[in-house]
Amino acid sequence: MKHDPNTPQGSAYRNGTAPAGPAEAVRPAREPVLAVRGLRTAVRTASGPLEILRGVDLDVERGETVAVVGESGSGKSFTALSVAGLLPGGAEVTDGRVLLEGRDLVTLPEEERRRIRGAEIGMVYQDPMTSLNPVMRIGKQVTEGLRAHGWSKEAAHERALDVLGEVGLPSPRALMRQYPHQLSGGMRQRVLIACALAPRPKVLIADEPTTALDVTIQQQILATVSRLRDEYGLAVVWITHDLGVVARIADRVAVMYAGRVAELSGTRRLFTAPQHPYTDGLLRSLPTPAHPHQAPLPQIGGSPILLSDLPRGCPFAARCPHRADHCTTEEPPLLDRDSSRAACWFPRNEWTGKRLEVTGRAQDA
Ligand SMILES: Nc1ncnc2c1ncn2[C@@H]1O[C@H](COP(=O)(O)OP(=O)(O)OP(=O)(O)O)[C@@H](O)[C@H]1O
Repeated sequence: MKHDPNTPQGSAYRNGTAPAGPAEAVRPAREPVLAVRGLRTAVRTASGPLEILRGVDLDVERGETVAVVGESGSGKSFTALSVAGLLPGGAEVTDGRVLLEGRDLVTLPEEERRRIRGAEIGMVYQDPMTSLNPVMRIGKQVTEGLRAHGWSKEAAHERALDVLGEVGLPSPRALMRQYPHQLSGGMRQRVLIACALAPRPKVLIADEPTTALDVTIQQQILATVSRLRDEYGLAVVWITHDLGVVARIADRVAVMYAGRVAELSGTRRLFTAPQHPYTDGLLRSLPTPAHPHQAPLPQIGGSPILLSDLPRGCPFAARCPHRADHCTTEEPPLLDRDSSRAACWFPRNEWTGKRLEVTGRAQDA
């Protein structure tokens, strides 16, 4: 959609209001490894197709981690599954592009798409027990995917030994002969990461992979993935509810709301100067070191949105403390906003400006 200079967003640009946070590039300077453009995915329901993703935009560069956050049902997993080509039955990509080093996976012939996705996009899920086959030895589970992609038995075996070591598992040779139930939860999760990384993919997509693990194990796994990202130049998409995890591993963050990216920003900037009121609400609902037991923590008002009953205009408007009439008539696109992108007609500088008028002092800037 073309940007209208008469919208409130346009006036912010004209006023030349400066960003409050550190300058971070909103987009990778180089060509992204993975570029998702206007991705739309719908599911079949009894009352017709229902759009779950309504135009997702996302880039990930080589050696970069982009965290995807947002409330339950915002479309984080559907984004991952659409990119990886692993959507459940009844769901399909209806529009947009998934560009892997410039090749559009949405329009490639099915066979080619499957080959590229299996070898070049690795995926790790939350629950290692349901993702691993309980009656198959670890070695077979790691080599299976490689064999399916044409690796010889010997080469797959060697690679499995290497990758189990790379993800920090001790005694890979002995481990290859073990079954999942013989391993701890953290080890099983590392095995899954090894399976995903075995074919040396360019992109790793991790959907809440450490949520079920205790904090120490979680931190070890985050450190391992960050090390592998740096060593191999992996492009990592990390889906999580946990803003602590985001702060620890992400270079940039995509905040999703109602099937779209509401804000895309460098991690430091997101935490210091969130542009979208939804992001601001998420951050305000976190305890801070200064007030760890602050009670009650501010909550985002209203109820999460129902995709089957989307209102006109911005989907966050009904819950937004800064909404104006314009917000309930037209949905804002994801617009470049200083060094972030935000789908908001009244991003940060607008509402901090408004508060200045009312209170006479800057509360947030
Ligand atoms: N078959 C279906 N019919 C109707 N709605 C569906 C169907 N499958 C998924 N959805 C809806 O799609 C939305 C997006 O789901 P998704 O799993 O991507 O969310 P999420 O952001 O990953 O949430 P969570 O953090 O809880 O995993 C949810 O609101 C879900 O209810």
